[in-house]
Amino acid sequence: MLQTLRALDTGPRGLTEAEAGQRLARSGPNTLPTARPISLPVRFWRSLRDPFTAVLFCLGLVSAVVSAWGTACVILALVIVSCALRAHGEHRADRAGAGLRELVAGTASVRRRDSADAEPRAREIPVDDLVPGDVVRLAPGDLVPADLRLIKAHGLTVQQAALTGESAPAPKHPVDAPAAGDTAHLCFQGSSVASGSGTGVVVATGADTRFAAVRGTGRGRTAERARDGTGPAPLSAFDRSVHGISWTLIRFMLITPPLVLMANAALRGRGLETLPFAVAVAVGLTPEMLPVIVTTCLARGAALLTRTHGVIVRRLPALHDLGAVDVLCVDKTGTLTQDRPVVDPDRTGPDALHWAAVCAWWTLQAAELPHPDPLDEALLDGADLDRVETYEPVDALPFDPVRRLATAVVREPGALGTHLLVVKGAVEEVVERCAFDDPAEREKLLADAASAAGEGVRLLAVATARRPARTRAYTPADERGLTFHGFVAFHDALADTAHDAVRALAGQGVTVKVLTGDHPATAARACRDLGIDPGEVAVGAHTADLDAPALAELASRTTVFARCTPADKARVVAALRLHGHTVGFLGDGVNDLPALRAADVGVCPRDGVDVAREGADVVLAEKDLTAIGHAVEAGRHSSANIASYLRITLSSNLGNVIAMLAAGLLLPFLPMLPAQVLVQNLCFDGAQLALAHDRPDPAALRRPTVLRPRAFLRSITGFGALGALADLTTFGVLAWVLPGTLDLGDQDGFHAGWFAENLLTQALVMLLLRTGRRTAEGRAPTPIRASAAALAAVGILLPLSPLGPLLGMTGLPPVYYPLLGAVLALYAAALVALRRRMPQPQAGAAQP
Ligand SMILES: Nc1ncnc2c1ncn2[C@@H]1O[C@H](COP(=O)(O)OP(=O)(O)OP(=O)(O)O)[C@@H](O)[C@H]1O
Ligand SMILES: [Mg+2]
Repeated sequence: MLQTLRALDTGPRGLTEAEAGQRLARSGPNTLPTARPISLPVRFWRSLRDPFTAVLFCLGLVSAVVSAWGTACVILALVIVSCALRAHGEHRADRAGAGLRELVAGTASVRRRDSADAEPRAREIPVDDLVPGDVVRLAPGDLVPADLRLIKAHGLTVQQAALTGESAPAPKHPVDAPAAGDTAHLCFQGSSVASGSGTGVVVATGADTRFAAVRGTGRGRTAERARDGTGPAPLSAFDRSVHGISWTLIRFMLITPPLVLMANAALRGRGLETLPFAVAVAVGLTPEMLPVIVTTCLARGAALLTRTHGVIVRRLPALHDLGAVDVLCVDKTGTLTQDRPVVDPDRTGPDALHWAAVCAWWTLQAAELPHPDPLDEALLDGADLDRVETYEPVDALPFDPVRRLATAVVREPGALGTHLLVVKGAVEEVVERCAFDDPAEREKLLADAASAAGEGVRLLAVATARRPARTRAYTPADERGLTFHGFVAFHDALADTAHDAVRALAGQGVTVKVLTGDHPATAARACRDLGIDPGEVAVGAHTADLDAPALAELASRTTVFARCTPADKARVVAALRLHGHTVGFLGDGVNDLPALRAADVGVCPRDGVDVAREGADVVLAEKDLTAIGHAVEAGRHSSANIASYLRITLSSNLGNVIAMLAAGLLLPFLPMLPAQVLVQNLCFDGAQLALAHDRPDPAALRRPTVLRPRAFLRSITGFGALGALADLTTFGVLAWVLPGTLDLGDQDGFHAGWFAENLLTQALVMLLLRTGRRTAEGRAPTPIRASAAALAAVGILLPLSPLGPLLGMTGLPPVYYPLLGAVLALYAAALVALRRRMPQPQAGAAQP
């Protein structure tokens, strides 16, 4: 150990500020290289990996191979525009997010001296400023800020799943001469403190840490995701549906060109010259703006949430998941309650209070914890500290949420040969370790505790034991044969906004469940006070014995799980997901970390511990629980707009493609030239960007957003068929106003007529198929109306403009326009009628 300290040119008293400054200049800031912002070109490059973009790219290549340069260029332009828009959107969202992340970033607690002979002081510094040689203190809930070698530890366990993949916290303690490969004396950056405390010296920072090293490899990437909380977690309900729909489409896109080629070859005797057309038709089917719309909707929603409700979305897709959440699990303390407990003197014996305070104070001193937790703070506030301080510290086993116990070992004044163990913790745990003359006593105490807990107080039990003094360290095995001293009761008021928040969530179709470490009766009482019917309370330990389906069943009918360990909470969340629910978890403590990670969306209040905030997808920056309801609504808002976009695009594209294939076989020439197909596609895409600004129907915001691919595909097939019918009717009209069409007549006129009709129907579809709410005057929001109008104008005017001939179009006989108007009116009426009959696919009830 001394060697390590010497090699780092430091000591247990820490560095001086001046030394730290020099080292920082030499070693650089303690940030991971990959934590730096991603540049715009890199983002652009990454967005090329989207499956739609990849397929478009391939189609572009095929066009280039057969020298259809025009087609290839337009496809390339589509790809570039789509990727650039997306990269730009993500970049902006990220920059906005970076500022917010700073706001909730953690600090490290270091021991430094102002000068060489000054006393060391504990200071909180930004994690970036740590240097090798710094002496750092760790407390429960801290993120390990750099690679450390332990000098001291008390009951320290560290969650290092991000590095090793093992999910159980690993015990850590100083080792003088570690064996090769032994890591029990090392704490690595990227892990977090699950219980206990420790002091360590920084051995590596920034890019030199082990975490940075494994991030380069495959395992590292998993580690990075695990740390981000984006985990190897499966996709959320909404993303899964969008992916399902995307892949169905991609399959269609891939089979379309060969089908078109074969049909044209068989029926019209055309060869490879139809390839560019076939490719254009496939491109016409793609919703290539999907990634852009998704990014824009999410980024807009997130920015608005931050501005209006102080909700920070740390991982953009989590906003969708929030919209789909139908079960929200919450922990109790600090979430539903204020976590400002005060000792209730009527239900607390003076003896019990004294011993509980002795335990709290001397655990704090012996384990060098930087600050007490709220329960300990309340004990110290309520007790006579002068009396408490007369003892001397020997050892401590700090509170551990799995054991639910804390033990201080002290020496009583004057009692040289004996040590006194002072144990406090959850009633069941303490009582179980006490010795009673009459076994019935134990049952009676448990019953007393249950009835007190039923009044809504939180309870601790306190016990002591005298042991002969010894030098060997104390372990949990020593907490046996204790003498019971009584209970300490605490009041912890409900959070001001908890009631409103719970009611709002119920109105939104979100079921609230409580997963707590507290006593079943305390938990049930808190629920009742909040207007939630607790029903039959389940106990956490019970969950470990059930197989997955049984647990899933229990979890969906139970509202309160009490006495949960961190692992129990995660297990319940996982079981609910298995049962088909989309699960959010709201928690603020170290004991909530596994559940925050297991949930579809982890939410943490701003004053949660560092590691909970870091593991959460969404952080509530203000002390207002109703913000969750608003966040859920924002998620649904953005999901509804995306669903709206998909429905409009796909219905319209499908109709066009069917009509084009049919017309292609009836006509002796191509119904649209490849360039025309692509230009109309580009115009439609541009117009649809406005859909990100839509305001969805209130009905879509009342239930969790679930996009059911089957129902969805069925509805777009219906709308698509109707669109194809309109196109083919226009075909008939054109055949009538332009005689000779069916045998190589006025091709340019035909193209112009169809081009106009296509854009006009698309404008109609945009207005009529959006799910959105109308404004007070009964109209769509302005951006949508404006883009639909622009689209219609382009459709009518482009063929008449100088660009028309360049794209192979000419003017049309005036009689065409009124006829087209009539077709469009019929089409609009049919669309509205069909829409009334179709169920709303994305605003359905929660999944079974
Ligand atoms: N500092 C402490 N010392 C001793 N026992 C404690 C301490 N803090 C909590 N306990 C006991 O352990 C139990 C579980 O605590 P834990 O922190 O895991 O959950 P909680 O904070 O009560 O509930 P929640 O999970 O809803 O936040 C508590 O009910 C209490 O009985
Ligand atoms: Mg808690």
